Amino acid sequence: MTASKPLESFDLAGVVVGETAISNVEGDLGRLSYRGVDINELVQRPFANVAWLVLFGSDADAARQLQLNRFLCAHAALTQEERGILKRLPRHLHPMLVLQGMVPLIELPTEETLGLGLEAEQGLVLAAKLSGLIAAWYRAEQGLAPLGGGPDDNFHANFLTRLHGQVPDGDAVKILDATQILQMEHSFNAGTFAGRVCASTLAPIQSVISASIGTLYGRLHGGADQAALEMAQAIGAPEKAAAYVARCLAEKTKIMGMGHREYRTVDPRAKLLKPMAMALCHDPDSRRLLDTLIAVEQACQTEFAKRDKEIWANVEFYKGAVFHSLGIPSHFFTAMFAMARVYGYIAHFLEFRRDSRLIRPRARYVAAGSHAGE
Ligand SMILES: CC(=O)SCCNC(=O)CCNC(=O)[C@H](O)C(C)(C)COP(=O)(O)OP(=O)(O)OC[C@H]1O[C@@H](n2cnc3c(N)ncnc32)[C@H](O)[C@@H]1OP(=O)(O)O
Ligand SMILES: O=C([O-])CC(=O)C(=O)O
Repeated sequence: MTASKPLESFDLAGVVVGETAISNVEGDLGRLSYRGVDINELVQRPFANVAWLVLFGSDADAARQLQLNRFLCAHAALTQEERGILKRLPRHLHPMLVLQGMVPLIELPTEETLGLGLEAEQGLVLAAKLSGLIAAWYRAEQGLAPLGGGPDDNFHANFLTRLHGQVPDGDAVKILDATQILQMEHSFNAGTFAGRVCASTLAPIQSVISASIGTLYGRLHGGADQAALEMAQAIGAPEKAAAYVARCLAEKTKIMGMGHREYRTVDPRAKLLKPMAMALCHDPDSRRLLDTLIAVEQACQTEFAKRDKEIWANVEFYKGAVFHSLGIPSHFFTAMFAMARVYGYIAHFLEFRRDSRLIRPRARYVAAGSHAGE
Protein backbone atom coordinates (compact mmCIF):
# COMPACT_ATOMS: atom_id res chain seq x y z
CA MET A 1 0.00 0.00 0.00
CA THR A 2 1.41 3.46 -0.90
CA ALA A 3 1.22 6.28 1.69
CA SER A 4 -1.18 9.07 0.62
CA LYS A 5 0.51 12.28 -0.55
CA PRO A 6 0.22 15.03 2.12
CA LEU A 7 -2.03 17.97 1.28
CA GLU A 8 -0.07 21.02 0.20
CA SER A 9 -1.12 24.65 0.17
CA PHE A 10 1.46 27.37 0.69
CA ASP A 11 -1.06 30.17 1.21
CA LEU A 12 -4.13 28.21 2.39
CA ALA A 13 -6.23 29.87 -0.36
CA GLY A 14 -9.61 28.16 -0.46
CA VAL A 15 -8.66 25.68 2.29
CA VAL A 16 -11.30 25.34 5.04
CA VAL A 17 -9.44 25.30 8.38
CA GLY A 18 -12.33 25.52 10.85
CA GLU A 19 -15.89 26.59 11.53
CA THR A 20 -17.27 29.84 12.88
CA ALA A 21 -20.70 31.27 13.67
CA ILE A 22 -19.38 34.82 14.01
CA SER A 23 -19.40 36.06 10.42
CA ASN A 24 -19.98 34.83 6.91
CA VAL A 25 -17.94 36.11 3.95
CA GLU A 26 -19.72 35.12 0.74
CA GLY A 27 -16.98 36.07 -1.67
CA ASP A 28 -18.69 35.14 -4.94
CA LEU A 29 -21.83 37.08 -4.03
CA GLY A 30 -20.05 40.02 -2.43
CA ARG A 31 -22.01 39.55 0.80
CA LEU A 32 -20.91 39.89 4.43
CA SER A 33 -22.94 39.22 7.57
CA TYR A 34 -22.16 39.14 11.28
CA ARG A 35 -24.13 36.49 13.21
CA GLY A 36 -26.53 36.19 10.29
CA VAL A 37 -27.28 39.91 9.93
CA ASP A 38 -26.26 41.59 6.66
CA ILE A 39 -23.62 44.35 6.88
CA ASN A 40 -25.99 46.78 5.08
CA GLU A 41 -28.36 46.51 8.03
CA LEU A 42 -25.65 46.47 10.70
CA VAL A 43 -24.09 49.70 9.49
CA GLN A 44 -27.29 51.56 10.48
CA ARG A 45 -27.17 50.30 14.07
CA PRO A 46 -25.46 51.79 17.14
CA PHE A 47 -21.85 50.67 17.49
CA ALA A 48 -22.43 49.05 20.92
CA ASN A 49 -25.29 46.96 19.53
CA VAL A 50 -23.08 45.51 16.79
CA ALA A 51 -20.08 44.97 19.09
CA TRP A 52 -22.35 43.05 21.47
CA LEU A 53 -23.81 41.00 18.61
CA VAL A 54 -20.36 40.06 17.32
CA LEU A 55 -19.12 39.19 20.80
CA PHE A 56 -22.09 37.34 22.24
CA GLY A 57 -24.40 36.58 19.31
CA SER A 58 -27.41 38.35 20.84
CA ASP A 59 -29.18 41.66 20.40
CA ALA A 60 -28.28 44.21 23.11
CA ASP A 61 -31.14 46.42 24.29
CA ALA A 62 -30.56 50.11 25.14
CA ALA A 63 -29.64 49.30 28.76
CA ARG A 64 -27.02 46.72 27.68
CA GLN A 65 -25.61 49.13 25.09
CA LEU A 66 -25.28 51.83 27.73
CA GLN A 67 -23.59 49.37 30.07
CA LEU A 68 -21.07 48.45 27.38
CA ASN A 69 -20.44 52.10 26.44
CA ARG A 70 -19.86 53.04 30.08
CA PHE A 71 -17.52 50.08 30.62
CA LEU A 72 -15.45 50.98 27.54
CA CYS A 73 -15.27 54.68 28.43
CA ALA A 74 -14.24 53.87 32.01
CA HIS A 75 -11.42 51.55 30.91
CA ALA A 76 -10.11 53.73 28.07
CA ALA A 77 -8.16 55.91 30.50
CA LEU A 78 -4.54 54.83 30.86
CA THR A 79 -3.11 54.12 34.30
CA GLN A 80 -0.10 55.97 35.65
CA GLU A 81 2.07 52.90 34.85
CA GLU A 82 0.77 52.66 31.28
CA ARG A 83 1.44 56.35 30.70
CA GLY A 84 4.92 55.88 32.14
CA ILE A 85 5.70 53.04 29.69
CA LEU A 86 4.40 55.08 26.72
CA LYS A 87 6.59 57.99 27.76
CA ARG A 88 9.71 55.83 27.48
CA LEU A 89 8.98 54.60 23.93
CA PRO A 90 10.80 56.19 20.97
CA ARG A 91 8.49 58.76 19.35
CA HIS A 92 9.07 57.45 15.83
CA LEU A 93 7.40 54.07 16.54
CA HIS A 94 4.45 53.35 14.27
CA PRO A 95 1.17 53.27 16.25
CA MET A 96 0.65 49.61 15.26
CA LEU A 97 3.97 48.63 16.86
CA VAL A 98 3.00 50.58 19.96
CA LEU A 99 -0.34 48.74 20.16
CA GLN A 100 1.19 45.34 19.55
CA GLY A 101 3.83 45.94 22.22
CA MET A 102 1.54 47.57 24.77
CA VAL A 103 -1.33 45.05 24.73
CA PRO A 104 0.53 42.38 26.76
CA LEU A 105 1.58 45.03 29.29
CA ILE A 106 -1.94 46.16 30.16
CA GLU A 107 -3.01 45.12 33.62
CA LEU A 108 -6.17 43.03 33.26
CA PRO A 109 -8.95 42.50 35.82
CA THR A 110 -8.83 39.21 37.70
CA GLU A 111 -12.55 39.23 38.51
CA GLU A 112 -15.54 39.91 36.29
CA THR A 113 -17.86 42.81 37.07
CA LEU A 114 -20.53 42.59 34.35
CA GLY A 115 -21.28 38.86 34.47
CA LEU A 116 -19.98 38.34 30.91
CA GLY A 117 -17.20 35.90 31.82
CA LEU A 118 -13.69 36.87 32.88
CA GLU A 119 -11.99 36.39 29.50
CA ALA A 120 -14.68 38.39 27.68
CA GLU A 121 -14.30 41.23 30.17
CA GLN A 122 -10.53 41.11 29.92
CA GLY A 123 -10.95 41.36 26.14
CA LEU A 124 -13.23 44.37 26.56
CA VAL A 125 -10.70 46.08 28.82
CA LEU A 126 -8.11 45.61 26.06
CA ALA A 127 -10.58 46.97 23.47
CA ALA A 128 -11.10 50.06 25.62
CA LYS A 129 -7.37 50.49 26.24
CA LEU A 130 -6.62 50.41 22.51
CA SER A 131 -8.63 53.62 22.17
CA GLY A 132 -6.78 55.23 25.09
CA LEU A 133 -3.43 54.14 23.66
CA ILE A 134 -4.20 55.47 20.17
CA ALA A 135 -5.29 58.84 21.53
CA ALA A 136 -2.34 59.04 23.94
CA TRP A 137 0.18 58.11 21.23
CA TYR A 138 -1.30 60.68 18.84
CA ARG A 139 -0.79 63.30 21.54
CA ALA A 140 2.65 61.97 22.50
CA GLU A 141 3.85 62.32 18.89
CA GLN A 142 3.09 66.03 19.26
CA GLY A 143 4.87 66.19 22.62
CA LEU A 144 1.55 66.53 24.47
CA ALA A 145 0.13 64.76 27.55
CA PRO A 146 -2.92 62.47 27.19
CA LEU A 147 -6.35 64.08 27.47
CA GLY A 148 -9.44 63.02 29.42
CA GLY A 149 -12.32 61.46 27.53
CA GLY A 150 -15.32 63.77 28.09
CA PRO A 151 -18.61 61.88 27.56
CA ASP A 152 -18.77 58.61 29.52
CA ASP A 153 -21.84 57.15 27.83
CA ASN A 154 -20.66 56.95 24.22
CA PHE A 155 -17.39 55.18 23.48
CA HIS A 156 -16.62 56.85 20.17
CA ALA A 157 -17.51 60.33 21.43
CA ASN A 158 -15.19 59.60 24.35
CA PHE A 159 -12.42 58.50 21.96
CA LEU A 160 -12.70 61.50 19.63
CA THR A 161 -12.59 63.80 22.65
CA ARG A 162 -9.40 62.10 23.87
CA LEU A 163 -7.95 62.47 20.37
CA HIS A 164 -8.89 66.02 19.41
CA GLY A 165 -9.53 67.68 22.77
CA GLN A 166 -13.12 68.65 22.02
CA VAL A 167 -16.42 66.82 22.18
CA PRO A 168 -17.33 65.81 18.60
CA ASP A 169 -20.66 66.55 16.95
CA GLY A 170 -23.18 63.75 16.50
CA ASP A 171 -22.37 63.37 12.79
CA ALA A 172 -18.69 62.65 13.44
CA VAL A 173 -19.64 59.97 15.98
CA LYS A 174 -22.09 58.40 13.51
CA ILE A 175 -19.44 58.29 10.78
CA LEU A 176 -16.94 56.69 13.13
CA ASP A 177 -19.57 54.18 14.34
CA ALA A 178 -20.36 53.15 10.76
CA THR A 179 -16.72 52.88 9.68
CA GLN A 180 -15.76 50.85 12.73
CA ILE A 181 -18.78 48.55 12.31
CA LEU A 182 -17.71 47.86 8.72
CA GLN A 183 -14.25 46.67 9.78
CA MET A 184 -15.20 44.87 12.99
CA GLU A 185 -15.15 41.30 11.80
CA HIS A 186 -14.19 39.24 8.75
CA SER A 187 -14.04 35.54 9.51
CA PHE A 188 -10.61 33.89 9.07
CA ASN A 189 -8.62 36.87 7.76
CA ALA A 190 -4.86 36.69 8.40
CA GLY A 191 -4.98 38.64 11.69
CA THR A 192 -7.80 36.56 13.17
CA PHE A 193 -6.19 33.36 11.97
CA ALA A 194 -2.87 34.35 13.57
CA GLY A 195 -4.85 34.87 16.79
CA ARG A 196 -6.35 31.41 16.46
CA VAL A 197 -2.91 29.87 16.02
CA CYS A 198 -1.77 31.70 19.13
CA ALA A 199 -4.92 30.71 21.07
CA SER A 200 -4.43 27.09 20.00
CA THR A 201 -1.35 26.89 22.24
CA LEU A 202 -3.58 28.01 25.17
CA ALA A 203 -1.84 31.39 25.32
CA PRO A 204 -3.81 34.11 27.16
CA ILE A 205 -6.03 36.69 25.47
CA GLN A 206 -3.45 39.49 25.54
CA SER A 207 -0.94 37.32 23.62
CA VAL A 208 -3.64 36.43 21.11
CA ILE A 209 -4.70 40.03 20.48
CA SER A 210 -1.10 41.17 20.24
CA ALA A 211 -0.39 38.45 17.63
CA SER A 212 -3.45 39.51 15.63
CA ILE A 213 -2.51 43.18 15.75
CA GLY A 214 1.02 42.36 14.55
CA THR A 215 -0.45 40.49 11.62
CA LEU A 216 -2.95 43.23 10.79
CA TYR A 217 -0.13 45.75 10.41
CA GLY A 218 1.20 44.41 7.09
CA ARG A 219 0.37 46.21 3.82
CA LEU A 220 -1.21 43.17 2.22
CA HIS A 221 -3.72 43.15 5.09
CA GLY A 222 -4.79 46.02 7.39
CA GLY A 223 -1.87 48.28 6.52
CA ALA A 224 -3.30 48.73 3.02
CA ASP A 225 -5.53 51.54 4.38
CA GLN A 226 -2.60 53.83 5.10
CA ALA A 227 -0.84 52.70 1.91
CA ALA A 228 -3.92 53.39 -0.29
CA LEU A 229 -4.40 56.94 0.93
CA GLU A 230 -0.69 57.70 0.75
CA MET A 231 -0.69 56.27 -2.79
CA ALA A 232 -3.45 58.78 -3.72
CA GLN A 233 -1.44 61.58 -2.09
CA ALA A 234 1.68 60.55 -4.04
CA ILE A 235 -0.22 60.38 -7.35
CA GLY A 236 -1.41 63.90 -6.59
CA ALA A 237 -4.21 64.42 -9.11
CA PRO A 238 -6.90 62.33 -10.87
CA GLU A 239 -5.39 62.99 -14.33
CA LYS A 240 -2.24 61.12 -13.27
CA ALA A 241 -4.06 57.98 -12.08
CA ALA A 242 -4.20 56.07 -15.38
CA ALA A 243 -0.45 56.37 -15.96
CA TYR A 244 0.23 55.31 -12.36
CA VAL A 245 -1.94 52.19 -12.69
CA ALA A 246 -0.39 51.27 -16.05
CA ARG A 247 3.09 51.62 -14.55
CA CYS A 248 2.21 49.47 -11.49
CA LEU A 249 0.83 46.71 -13.65
CA ALA A 250 3.82 46.80 -15.99
CA GLU A 251 6.16 46.59 -13.00
CA LYS A 252 3.97 44.00 -11.21
CA THR A 253 3.51 46.32 -8.24
CA LYS A 254 0.30 45.81 -6.25
CA ILE A 255 -2.16 48.69 -6.15
CA MET A 256 -3.05 49.21 -2.54
CA GLY A 257 -6.70 48.77 -1.54
CA MET A 258 -7.46 46.71 -4.65
CA GLY A 259 -8.01 42.95 -4.76
CA HIS A 260 -9.08 40.41 -2.18
CA ARG A 261 -8.44 36.78 -1.41
CA GLU A 262 -12.16 36.00 -0.95
CA TYR A 263 -14.23 38.55 -2.86
CA ARG A 264 -14.66 37.88 -6.55
CA THR A 265 -16.75 41.01 -6.90
CA VAL A 266 -16.75 44.36 -5.16
CA ASP A 267 -16.20 44.17 -1.39
CA PRO A 268 -19.60 45.05 0.18
CA ARG A 269 -17.82 47.33 2.67
CA ALA A 270 -16.15 49.33 -0.13
CA LYS A 271 -19.59 49.72 -1.68
CA LEU A 272 -20.79 51.40 1.53
CA LEU A 273 -17.63 53.42 2.19
CA LYS A 274 -17.43 55.03 -1.26
CA PRO A 275 -20.67 57.06 -0.96
CA MET A 276 -19.77 57.92 2.65
CA ALA A 277 -16.44 59.32 1.44
CA MET A 278 -18.20 61.21 -1.37
CA ALA A 279 -20.59 62.83 1.10
CA LEU A 280 -17.77 63.84 3.44
CA CYS A 281 -14.89 65.05 1.29
CA HIS A 282 -15.73 68.72 0.65
CA ASP A 283 -12.58 70.75 1.16
CA PRO A 284 -10.33 70.95 -1.93
CA ASP A 285 -7.58 68.74 -0.46
CA SER A 286 -9.97 65.92 0.55
CA ARG A 287 -11.86 66.23 -2.73
CA ARG A 288 -8.67 65.91 -4.77
CA LEU A 289 -7.67 62.84 -2.79
CA LEU A 290 -11.06 61.24 -3.30
CA ASP A 291 -11.17 62.10 -7.00
CA THR A 292 -7.72 60.54 -7.35
CA LEU A 293 -8.92 57.34 -5.66
CA ILE A 294 -11.97 57.22 -7.93
CA ALA A 295 -9.73 57.68 -10.97
CA VAL A 296 -7.39 54.89 -9.75
CA GLU A 297 -10.39 52.57 -9.32
CA GLN A 298 -11.63 53.37 -12.84
CA ALA A 299 -8.18 52.87 -14.34
CA CYS A 300 -7.86 49.53 -12.52
CA GLN A 301 -11.20 48.39 -13.88
CA THR A 302 -10.12 49.22 -17.43
CA GLU A 303 -6.67 47.62 -17.09
CA PHE A 304 -7.79 44.48 -15.23
CA ALA A 305 -10.63 43.92 -17.72
CA LYS A 306 -8.07 43.98 -20.55
CA ARG A 307 -6.19 41.23 -18.67
CA ASP A 308 -9.37 39.24 -17.93
CA LYS A 309 -8.93 39.70 -14.17
CA GLU A 310 -11.58 40.30 -11.50
CA ILE A 311 -9.87 42.72 -9.14
CA TRP A 312 -12.06 45.16 -7.22
CA ALA A 313 -11.70 47.78 -4.51
CA ASN A 314 -11.59 46.33 -0.99
CA VAL A 315 -12.56 47.83 2.38
CA GLU A 316 -9.23 49.69 2.56
CA PHE A 317 -9.61 51.71 -0.60
CA TYR A 318 -12.11 54.43 0.40
CA LYS A 319 -11.85 54.09 4.19
CA GLY A 320 -8.87 56.42 4.36
CA ALA A 321 -10.83 59.23 2.74
CA VAL A 322 -13.48 58.85 5.46
CA PHE A 323 -10.89 58.85 8.26
CA HIS A 324 -9.12 61.80 6.62
CA SER A 325 -12.37 63.77 6.89
CA LEU A 326 -12.47 62.96 10.64
CA GLY A 327 -9.00 64.50 11.08
CA ILE A 328 -7.24 61.16 11.61
CA PRO A 329 -3.74 61.09 10.11
CA SER A 330 -2.96 58.25 7.69
CA HIS A 331 -0.38 56.52 9.88
CA PHE A 332 -3.14 55.99 12.46
CA PHE A 333 -5.59 54.31 10.04
CA THR A 334 -4.46 50.75 10.75
CA ALA A 335 -4.53 51.38 14.49
CA MET A 336 -8.15 52.53 14.06
CA PHE A 337 -8.74 49.28 12.19
CA ALA A 338 -7.33 47.34 15.17
CA MET A 339 -9.59 49.33 17.51
CA ALA A 340 -12.60 48.00 15.53
CA ARG A 341 -11.35 44.51 14.68
CA VAL A 342 -10.53 43.74 18.31
CA TYR A 343 -14.19 42.75 18.91
CA GLY A 344 -13.83 40.15 16.17
CA TYR A 345 -10.56 38.93 17.73
CA ILE A 346 -12.21 38.58 21.15
CA ALA A 347 -15.23 36.79 19.67
CA HIS A 348 -12.98 34.30 17.85
CA PHE A 349 -10.91 33.78 20.99
CA LEU A 350 -14.06 32.94 22.98
CA GLU A 351 -15.48 30.75 20.23
CA PHE A 352 -12.23 28.90 19.54
CA ARG A 353 -11.45 28.34 23.22
CA ARG A 354 -14.60 26.24 23.58
CA ASP A 355 -13.22 23.56 21.30
CA SER A 356 -9.62 24.14 20.35
CA ARG A 357 -6.82 21.96 19.07
CA LEU A 358 -3.20 22.86 18.51
CA ILE A 359 -2.72 24.29 15.00
CA ARG A 360 0.50 22.91 13.62
CA PRO A 361 0.90 22.35 9.88
CA ARG A 362 3.75 20.47 8.29
CA ALA A 363 6.65 21.71 6.15
CA ARG A 364 8.28 19.86 3.29
CA TYR A 365 11.99 19.80 4.10
CA VAL A 366 14.16 21.01 1.26
CA ALA A 367 17.86 20.36 1.68
CA ALA A 368 20.14 23.43 1.53
CA GLY A 369 21.03 24.35 -2.06
CA SER A 370 18.06 22.50 -3.59
CA HIS A 371 15.44 25.16 -2.71
CA ALA A 372 13.63 26.68 -5.71
CA GLY A 373 15.61 29.72 -6.87
CA GLU A 374 18.86 28.69 -5.13
C1 LIG B 1 -8.56 44.22 5.17
C2 LIG B 1 -7.78 43.52 4.08
O1 LIG B 1 -6.85 42.78 4.38
S1 LIG B 1 -8.28 43.68 2.48
C3 LIG B 1 -6.79 43.41 1.51
C4 LIG B 1 -5.86 44.56 1.69
N1 LIG B 1 -4.65 44.43 0.87
C5 LIG B 1 -4.44 45.19 -0.23
O2 LIG B 1 -5.25 46.01 -0.63
C6 LIG B 1 -3.10 44.99 -0.90
C7 LIG B 1 -3.25 44.89 -2.41
N2 LIG B 1 -3.89 43.65 -2.76
C8 LIG B 1 -3.18 42.48 -2.85
O3 LIG B 1 -1.97 42.43 -2.63
C9 LIG B 1 -3.94 41.20 -3.19
O4 LIG B 1 -5.09 41.50 -3.93
C10 LIG B 1 -4.33 40.41 -1.92
C11 LIG B 1 -3.06 40.04 -1.13
C12 LIG B 1 -5.25 41.20 -1.03
C13 LIG B 1 -5.05 39.14 -2.34
O5 LIG B 1 -4.13 38.37 -2.95
P1 LIG B 1 -4.41 36.93 -3.60
O6 LIG B 1 -5.74 36.40 -3.34
O7 LIG B 1 -3.26 36.10 -3.21
O8 LIG B 1 -4.38 37.28 -5.09
P2 LIG B 1 -3.09 37.25 -5.95
O9 LIG B 1 -2.06 38.07 -5.31
O10 LIG B 1 -2.81 35.80 -6.22
O11 LIG B 1 -3.59 37.96 -7.25
C14 LIG B 1 -4.09 37.34 -8.37
C15 LIG B 1 -3.60 38.13 -9.56
O12 LIG B 1 -4.15 39.46 -9.50
C16 LIG B 1 -3.11 40.42 -9.35
N3 LIG B 1 -3.50 41.37 -8.31
C17 LIG B 1 -4.21 41.12 -7.20
N4 LIG B 1 -4.34 42.23 -6.48
C18 LIG B 1 -3.70 43.19 -7.16
C19 LIG B 1 -3.47 44.55 -6.89
N5 LIG B 1 -3.92 45.13 -5.79
N6 LIG B 1 -2.76 45.26 -7.79
C20 LIG B 1 -2.28 44.67 -8.91
N7 LIG B 1 -2.46 43.39 -9.20
C21 LIG B 1 -3.17 42.65 -8.33
C22 LIG B 1 -1.90 39.64 -8.90
O13 LIG B 1 -0.70 40.27 -9.28
C23 LIG B 1 -2.09 38.31 -9.57
O14 LIG B 1 -1.68 38.41 -10.91
P3 LIG B 1 -0.97 37.18 -11.65
O15 LIG B 1 -2.02 36.10 -11.69
O16 LIG B 1 -0.61 37.75 -12.97
O17 LIG B 1 0.20 36.81 -10.80
O1 LIG C 1 -10.57 38.69 5.00
C1 LIG C 1 -9.48 39.08 4.58
O2 LIG C 1 -8.63 38.32 4.04
C2 LIG C 1 -9.09 40.50 4.67
C3 LIG C 1 -10.21 41.41 5.01
O3 LIG C 1 -10.95 41.85 4.16
C4 LIG C 1 -10.42 41.76 6.41
O4 LIG C 1 -9.70 41.28 7.29
O5 LIG C 1 -11.34 42.56 6.68
